[in-house]
Amino acid sequence: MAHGSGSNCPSVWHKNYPVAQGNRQSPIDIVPHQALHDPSLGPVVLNYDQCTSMNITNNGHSVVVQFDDSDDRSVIQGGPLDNPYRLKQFHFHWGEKGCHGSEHTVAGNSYASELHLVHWNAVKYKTFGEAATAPDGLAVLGIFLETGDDHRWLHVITDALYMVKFKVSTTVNCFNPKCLLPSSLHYWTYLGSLTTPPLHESVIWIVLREPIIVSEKQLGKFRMLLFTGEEEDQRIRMENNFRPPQPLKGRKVRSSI
Ligand SMILES: COc1ccc(C[C@H]2SC(=O)NC2=O)c(OC)c1
Ligand SMILES: [Zn+2]
Repeated sequence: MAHGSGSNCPSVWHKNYPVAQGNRQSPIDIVPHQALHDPSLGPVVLNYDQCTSMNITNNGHSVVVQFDDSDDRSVIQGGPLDNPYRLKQFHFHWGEKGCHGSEHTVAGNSYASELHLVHWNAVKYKTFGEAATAPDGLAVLGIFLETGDDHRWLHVITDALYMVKFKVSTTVNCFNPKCLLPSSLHYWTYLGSLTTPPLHESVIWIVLREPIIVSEKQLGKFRMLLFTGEEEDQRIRMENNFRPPQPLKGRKVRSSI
């Protein structure tokens, strides 16, 4: 859970963002046996072929890699989506040790971290900001990270983290997030929300069942990031930047499996 001072603690968000207690909040606990297998759900298709990554930023909540979303070069489509959604950014959530740190849980079990690839519906909406407030505006692909061997491509990100220890941004060369996908694209999908304020209920969630494996050493590099800026005298390590599971409120989770 995002601990720490005042506003970045999930349990008080509802005071400024009443939607925090809404009917389609994220994350949730995914219970595989209660998920509805829906044969009409086709495969998720990721066309990340063009490399359009621009910068990596410590935004004080997470570390975010942002993409040029001025055209449909990098899109996700298929699965529960009615049209292609444009890749805007990806970021991570993690804990302070062991296997806590993911936002979604599976049958009550959490993973060490969770990667979110954020896409927006540029067919129906003119801007990301507009899409972020629409019920079908965003599609976030969630990928669990489990500790084990080194992930050979995650190095490109973790080796750059020292440059964004404080709340700063730096450019990255072409980084194609396709290399962060597990071998199986089997997924669960449900209607949910942003997991940090403003918590808009605008996300079609697609959570992959298979985690990717990263080393403890690579994860440790996320934990040396700071929530605070260089000018601040307090140095607060960036960890536990995850929201706990929220009530399902009658929603159905469908599975492609
Ligand atoms: C339009 O305002 C926002 C605010 C927050 C986030 C980040 C949230 S949403 C998610 O999946 N994980 C997170 O930490 C955002 O993401 C695109 C967009
Ligand atoms: Zn996220």
